[in-house]
Amino acid sequence: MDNGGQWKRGSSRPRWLLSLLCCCDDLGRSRLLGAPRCLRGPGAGGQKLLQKSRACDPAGPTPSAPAAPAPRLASANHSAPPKLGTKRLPQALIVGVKKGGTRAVLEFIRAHPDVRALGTEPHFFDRNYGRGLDWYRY
Ligand SMILES: Nc1ncnc2c1ncn2[C@@H]1O[C@H](COP(=O)(O)OS(=O)(=O)O)[C@@H](OP(=O)(O)O)[C@H]1O
Repeated sequence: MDNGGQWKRGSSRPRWLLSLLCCCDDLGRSRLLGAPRCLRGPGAGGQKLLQKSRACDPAGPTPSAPAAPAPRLASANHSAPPKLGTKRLPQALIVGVKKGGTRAVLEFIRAHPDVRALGTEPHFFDRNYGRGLDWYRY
């Protein structure tokens, strides 16, 4: 199931990209883009894309003065963080045309610690709808 925090279902390259992620606050809007910050990190996915992002603060956080933790995002239908192993439907979708840059959007948002996202598009609505919502939950 888990591959460094990414879920993979199949390996085919889709014509339409549909990626899933959790990123909404109580108002149904993302707070991920509010405060600019350096997105580079050793474990971050989309390293190539992130390298094109804005330059990091050269000084950066020091071990004696760690950066403030990212704000916890409260979800609209859950008052507490999900238990490990809990499967639920996605709270947000990224929909876009092929070569529209949706992968870049996903990789930037995925860098947030409160976001859990699929590694590949599940194609639920166009190919796997018949599998039902239990299959769609992740
Ligand atoms: N910000 C920005 N500006 C310009 N171009 C950008 C940007 N972000 C992504 N890209 C380019 O978009 C291409 C990937 O788009 P997708 O993620 O939709 O690709 S895919 O359809 O899922 O394969 C891919 O282009 P190619 O390298 O030509 O494939 C990316 O380089």
